[in-house]
Amino acid sequence: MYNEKKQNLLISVKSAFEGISYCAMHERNMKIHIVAGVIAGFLSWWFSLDKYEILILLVTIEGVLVAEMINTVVETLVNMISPEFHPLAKIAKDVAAGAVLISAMFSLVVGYMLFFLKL
Ligand SMILES: Nc1ncnc2c1ncn2[C@@H]1O[C@H](COP(=O)(O)OP(=O)(O)OP(=O)(O)O)[C@@H](O)[C@H]1O
Repeated sequence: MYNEKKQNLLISVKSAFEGISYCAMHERNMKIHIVAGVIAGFLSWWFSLDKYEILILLVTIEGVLVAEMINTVVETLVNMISPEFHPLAKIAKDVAAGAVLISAMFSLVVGYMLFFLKL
């Protein structure tokens, strides 16, 4: 019983990594977000950000990546359920894309405040 649970947990973690890897390999925007995150990480070292600034940066990067992944979930489900045009499918996809846009715009503000204002 215990071993079965442990195996289920391992399978769940493996599936989660497959989901992350799918997004990173197939979603163009996800690749852009990852590159931006790596650049922000390098800049945080370059500008010697303090602990709290790094924390804000990490939360911001995490927000953008998670928003992009949820957008991929919505797109995939809509494509499966409603491959033909449907007004509700449009709302679902547009709202999910809007969530990514909001998180990306806020990340630009965070980047501006953490890096540009220090120049
Ligand atoms: N089945 C559908 N019914 C109605 N509108 C749709 C449908 N599929 C896509 N759309 C509209 O087209 C837009 C673009 O959809 P698409 O599936 O190409 O997503 P995308 O934003 O290009 O995805 P990606 O993030 O991969 O670039 C959606 O935001 C939505 O407005």
